[in-house]
Amino acid sequence: MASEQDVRAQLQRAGQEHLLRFWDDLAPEARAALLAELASLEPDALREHCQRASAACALAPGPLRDLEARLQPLPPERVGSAIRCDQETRLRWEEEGFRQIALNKVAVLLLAGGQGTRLGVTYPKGMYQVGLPSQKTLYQLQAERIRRVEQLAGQRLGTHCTVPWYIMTSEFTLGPTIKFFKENGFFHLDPANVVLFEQRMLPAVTFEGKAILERKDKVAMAPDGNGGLYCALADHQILEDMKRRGVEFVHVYCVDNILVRLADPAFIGFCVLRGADCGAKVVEKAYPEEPVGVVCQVDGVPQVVEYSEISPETAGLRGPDGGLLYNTGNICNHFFTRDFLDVVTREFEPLLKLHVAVKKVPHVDEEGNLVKPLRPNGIKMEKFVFDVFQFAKNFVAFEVSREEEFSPLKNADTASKDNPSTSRRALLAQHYRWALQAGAHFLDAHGVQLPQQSGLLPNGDPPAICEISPLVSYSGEGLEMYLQGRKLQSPFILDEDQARLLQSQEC
Ligand SMILES: CC(=O)N[C@H]1[C@@H](OP(=O)(O)OP(=O)(O)OC[C@H]2O[C@@H](n3ccc(=O)[nH]c3=O)[C@H](O)[C@@H]2O)O[C@H](CO)[C@@H](O)[C@@H]1O
Repeated sequence: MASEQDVRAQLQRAGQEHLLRFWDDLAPEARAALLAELASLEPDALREHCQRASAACALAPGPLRDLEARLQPLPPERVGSAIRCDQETRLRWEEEGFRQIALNKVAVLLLAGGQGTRLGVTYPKGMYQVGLPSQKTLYQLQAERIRRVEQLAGQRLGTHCTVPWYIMTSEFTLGPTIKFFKENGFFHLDPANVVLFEQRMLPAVTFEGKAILERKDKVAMAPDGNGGLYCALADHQILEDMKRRGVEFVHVYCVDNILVRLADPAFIGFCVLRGADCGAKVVEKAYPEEPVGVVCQVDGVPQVVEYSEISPETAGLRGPDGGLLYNTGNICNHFFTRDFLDVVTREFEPLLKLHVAVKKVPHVDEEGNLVKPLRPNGIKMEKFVFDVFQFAKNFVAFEVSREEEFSPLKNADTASKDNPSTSRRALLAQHYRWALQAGAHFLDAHGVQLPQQSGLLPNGDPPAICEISPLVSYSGEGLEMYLQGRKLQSPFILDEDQARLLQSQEC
């Protein structure tokens, strides 16, 4: 292990000697831990990182300058739509997607290294449960959708297939995520097909370019953004693992969308049939300030302009039809070929932009007391997963229905939007719609049949509570055999046992 003298000399060169200022107060184990941490932060890289962070932060924050003149909506030929296409086209995409899944060529990759600060929980967001009747967590819903899509693909093509689940975690989320999966028996997935790996961390830096001490013996570190994916893929030989399994197409998605369709056959099929190397699912933006990135072109090249980097004026521009000009909202669901990921990790990763996030970073003061700042005091640098779109040879976007596919859990219930209640309602409203479409009727608490209408109550709740297990239906398919003509008492949970029971009963 490096000696204190060596590390001190290195830190001096990097202008970061203050990181050892509590050395004399530390016990031997704490000293060893700090030395190990500091030695892993190479001095030249640390100096460069700190200088880069404070320089980037000194530039005016917020909307990127000159952006408006360089921005254009995506050309229509790059966009497919699951909403505006005919039935035959949609079926063709789905068929192709199922075919690739059945051939074991599709994997899903979850970005789960974020800290969930806005939601206000100390554990990984995937472990959150939004209060569904079944009490399922986001991770469980996702695991069950994987099992169901494997089953559907297998049935169609008469194979037994696997959709491996890659999960990118960070120092904050790896331990609790593994523990949670083990405690839950990997939700009946084969653990060999669930691959967890860890993204890198970067030091948080003051506005003056000094790395921050979170404790006397620990540097404040933060995950390097969801674009840390590309380094992490290389660090852990994940693409080699995919190659061994024969995976060619990867659906990358973020953890917090309760409606996410893992390995969505329509999306996969659309991208594959278009010969795309890179794709993004989008929904129509709900309102100009909605915190979603905009998938568009900058200087003629496909990119996402993040909500924090677009001016309110540009976000509010209207097109000839009166709709938002930049209306293609990024829902952090991406398609990549393994070949594209391979080129990105080998060639383009170093070119990815570092974005500045100004945050409240807990730290120790000069006396060594812990301070929880009330105002932002530090800079975290992050890469964004979508910043590789510019390197794609054939980028496509795929528009889907917000109601069916997007309800993100970002905030605590104290916020009015994108919170646990809105997520729960979105899922229950969807399942209520599916049940009605399958021919079910709902009874109220007194056994009186509710009017046959799918409108939601003023608070956004569906008129009856119905939760359908992903193991029974992935996207609303196959429900008639259980629900056609049934009178169901709310609340109603259609899980595998209930499905078997209904199938064995006359209606
Ligand atoms: C950079 C990015 O993709 N932004 C998108 C993200 O914004 P948003 O700002 O909501 O992004 P989040 O911070 O929620 O991160 C998105 C995903 O990346 C993961 N994560 C984040 C940081 C990190 O270091 N490691 C990591 O794995 C999170 O766990 C999460 O699954 O979702 C929105 C839709 O909901 C999109 O409109 C935004 O364009």
